[in-house]
Amino acid sequence: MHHDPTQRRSPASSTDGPGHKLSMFVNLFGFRIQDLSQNSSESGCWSVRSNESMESPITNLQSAMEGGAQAVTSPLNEIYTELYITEEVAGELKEEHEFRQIEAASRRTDRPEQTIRKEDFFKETSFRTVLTKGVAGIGKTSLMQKFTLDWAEGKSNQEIQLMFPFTFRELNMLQDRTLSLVDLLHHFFGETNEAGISSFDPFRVVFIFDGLDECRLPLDFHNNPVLSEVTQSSLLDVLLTNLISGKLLPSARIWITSRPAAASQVPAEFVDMVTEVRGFADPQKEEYFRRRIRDEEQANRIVSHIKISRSLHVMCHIPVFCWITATVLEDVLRSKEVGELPKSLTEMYIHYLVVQTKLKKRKYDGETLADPHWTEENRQMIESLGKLAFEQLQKGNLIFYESDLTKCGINISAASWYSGVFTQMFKRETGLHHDKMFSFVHLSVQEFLAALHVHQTFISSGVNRLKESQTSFFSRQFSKHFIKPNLHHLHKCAVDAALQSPNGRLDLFLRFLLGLSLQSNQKLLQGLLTDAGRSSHSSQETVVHIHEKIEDLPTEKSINLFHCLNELKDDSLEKKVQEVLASGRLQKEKQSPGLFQALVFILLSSEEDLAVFDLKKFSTQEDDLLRLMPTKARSFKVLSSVLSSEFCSLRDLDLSNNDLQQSGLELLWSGLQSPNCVLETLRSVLSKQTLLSSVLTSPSSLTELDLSNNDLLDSGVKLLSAALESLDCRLESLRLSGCQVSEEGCVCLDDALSSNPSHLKELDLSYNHPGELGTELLSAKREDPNCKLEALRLEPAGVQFLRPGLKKYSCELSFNTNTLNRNLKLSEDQREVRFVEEEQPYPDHPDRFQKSHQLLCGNALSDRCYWEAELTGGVHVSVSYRGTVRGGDGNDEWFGGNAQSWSLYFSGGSYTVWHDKIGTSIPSSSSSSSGPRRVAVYVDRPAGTLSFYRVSSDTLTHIHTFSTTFTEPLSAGFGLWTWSGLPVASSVRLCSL
Ligand SMILES: Nc1ncnc2c1ncn2[C@@H]1O[C@H](COP(=O)(O)OP(=O)(O)OP(=O)(O)O)[C@@H](O)[C@H]1O
Repeated sequence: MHHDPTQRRSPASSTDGPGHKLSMFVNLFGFRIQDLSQNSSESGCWSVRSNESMESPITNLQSAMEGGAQAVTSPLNEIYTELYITEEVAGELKEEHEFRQIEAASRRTDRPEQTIRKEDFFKETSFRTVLTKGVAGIGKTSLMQKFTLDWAEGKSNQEIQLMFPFTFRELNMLQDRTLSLVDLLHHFFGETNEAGISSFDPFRVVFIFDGLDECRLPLDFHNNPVLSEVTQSSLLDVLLTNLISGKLLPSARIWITSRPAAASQVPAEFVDMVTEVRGFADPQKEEYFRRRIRDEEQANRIVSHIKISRSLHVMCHIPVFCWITATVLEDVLRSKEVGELPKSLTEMYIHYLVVQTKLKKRKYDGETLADPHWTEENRQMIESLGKLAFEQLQKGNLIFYESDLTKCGINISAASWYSGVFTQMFKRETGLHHDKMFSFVHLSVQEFLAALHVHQTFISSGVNRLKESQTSFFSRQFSKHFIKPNLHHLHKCAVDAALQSPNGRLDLFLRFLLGLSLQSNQKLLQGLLTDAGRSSHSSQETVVHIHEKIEDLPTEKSINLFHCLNELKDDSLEKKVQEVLASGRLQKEKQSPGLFQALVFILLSSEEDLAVFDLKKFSTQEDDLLRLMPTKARSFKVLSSVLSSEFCSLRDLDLSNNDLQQSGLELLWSGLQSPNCVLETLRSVLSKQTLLSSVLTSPSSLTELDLSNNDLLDSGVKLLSAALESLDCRLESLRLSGCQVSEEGCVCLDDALSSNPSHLKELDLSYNHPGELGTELLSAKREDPNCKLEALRLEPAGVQFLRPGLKKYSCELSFNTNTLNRNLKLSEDQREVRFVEEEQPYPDHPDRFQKSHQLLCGNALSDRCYWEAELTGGVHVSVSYRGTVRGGDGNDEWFGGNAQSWSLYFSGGSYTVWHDKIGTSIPSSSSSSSGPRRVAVYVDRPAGTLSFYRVSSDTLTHIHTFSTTFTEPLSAGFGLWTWSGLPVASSVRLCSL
């Protein structure tokens, strides 16, 4: 937002705190100018413009025009909230829509993101030109002002001696003028003239050019003639291109700000550093509201409201949107009958419009708040502004000059009047030559009014402004008089147009347009939106159209459609995702890309619903994850983006059954290292500990790490211990259960705890072999009052746990002959059981399975148990409570057919998992064959997991994991089936490990 240099401060701000600061400024200013006139290059000094018609911009700097509106000013130092700024490699300037960029930016994580403080923009002395990009209203101008103010107040960058802030908006006015750099500076910064400065080389100078997107000069870097003398006159365009490219005054530093789409106007070769203002991160959003809203109770209410409303929370990255939200919510909370607070974007903007109209009535019409807001005059004003907004939006114009307005049928005096009364929506500014420039206070306000115009035109006349050229006069008249226009046609057309727009220019417009069709929203605009009854509309058709579109789109593009569904208050897709997440049966839904899009969206924007994402439940390997993410990006890239997204509040991630490959790990770690990552707990399988130790020693939010069942060995523990020693490591809980740690590893951990005793509270080393020394050392640490360690698990322990993989949990199973069904027969060595047609003469026993061809194993399973078996034919491999259902008609007795058992059924190469009569088939990548198949079972009773694997040449391929709570002792069991189609008799052989 670029401010009017002629703006006068409001009386309030010159009498209170800021007024005092002003006089300090003037004194300081006088003193420094004196220094400057003595040509002391030693002293810090600045130059500011003192054109007669203008107040010192430093004065302006002290008061921030909130929302870019002239009527509302606040002391900049009080209101300014730190912005999140990133630094990127120069040359990465892209053309993309602004709002889409802010969302996409948060998902860009190929390399760790570098943040930069505003104070450090000019620290790197070899960088001459810095380009700062950022979407509309993200805070570029505020940043530039705060930077200048901090410098002027002596707080930072004191090595800079002269700072010349310009806006392209005002430079536009001089585009036909021929002048030298000295003329330009004397013109804008009269003090330099008074001080007689006509050479700038001796000084450390920074030129700031704010708002490149508003530049109407051609900036023809490649064809403009070379200009190297500061006193040489030329057209302003030539002067600027030479100054920026370093041919003129090469010693000067240049800072340019721009919206992203316009940033490429400066060729990459002339830019040394690109920074991007990304707006407020989550803590700053809250800070902003607390700074702005003094009443603590009101601030609390607003902050918690924002946190639970997804769209609002996401949009509050943009400071100007925070300002709109604060304005609206303060007003709503102030009114006597506080109903529901606005939750969607459309609701917020409707309220904003209403607040502004009420303000106008109070100020100009002297009417009370209880009066109806929509007089004929107001209606007409909004109508003309809407028309202007839409027509200029179509052309991509955000700033309008007199001629632009005339073309849209608004005469200049009306426009000036509008900007005078709707001061916080429509702005008029005067350049040096008294040329008038207009803009909406924010692009989103323009988009909202444009949507209002398109909606209203369609309702009242049946004209679809998005398709105007195709609508004949006859059909217009016809629809006007005879047909009730169906809003769905307009919406369909808008959805398609928004999707076709290459830079997402119509994204927000579409959100507003759809939102305006809701009855509840129209009610808020009663009196402005006339004749709503003429439309026939059910948003259902639009919802269906959007669902269809989501199915075919990449994530980037579908995100806006999810926001649209939010505006339409349709949560069907989201509910479905939540259901699937709750059931843990994502596999079944593999066919619908839309569902996965929704999942990604929810991950990205979830505030409360999804603090724990148990990926373990859903997928087995990277391949499955790839299917999960329809963007074709590698799945962990997406996961990494999710973790580093400012929108993601994921705190607990369980990847323990995912076979992370090296690349997946690297991406995941880069996500973990992002400053946005709030992940606290990670359970993971990993093979590359070095990466992990770098995560632990760099500041990250991780406080709990569960690496259980990784073959870390003592060497891995050594690396981890080195990381733990670092005081930057804030880990409180470390689980290394079953990691093949022996005495040596324990000694390293003991050393780490001696160096950094104040963080780790919980250490789980069960299922390892600490030996006597390890046990002694670590137990002593728990007793040590200087060490924070409270919980230490060393049991079970033993040398058998040093076996690699899950085999360390091997248990020797034996068949329980009392349970053996009479159609089953054991081999002589009692290690194999097979189905036989002929009933065997086993004695009666209450534990014997009568109907089902099943048997249980004798021993109760210990807490962690692993076994392997070779299966032939059709076999259920099961884990069940020992008192599992027996007898009856046999319908519930089979393993997986009741709530007390869980099983994997294998037959001819395919698998189905069963529990309580619900079966889920698991596609198998290997070809079907009638030969024996070796499977492994691992059960962790306390953790409530039961996993099945396929074993081939000693490698395990995960098939499925049940996650549940086991409440009783467990037994292994097998069920052997037979039917005519089965080529071989079913059998099971217990494997020795
Ligand atoms: N750091 C900040 N702290 C507090 N408020 C801010 C901050 N940055 C921006 N704002 C608010 O947002 C409004 C818009 O910000 P600003 O004018 O700096 O954005 P901009 O990026 O220059 O936008 P544009 O590209 O539209 O010119 C400000 O008027 C102010 O109300």
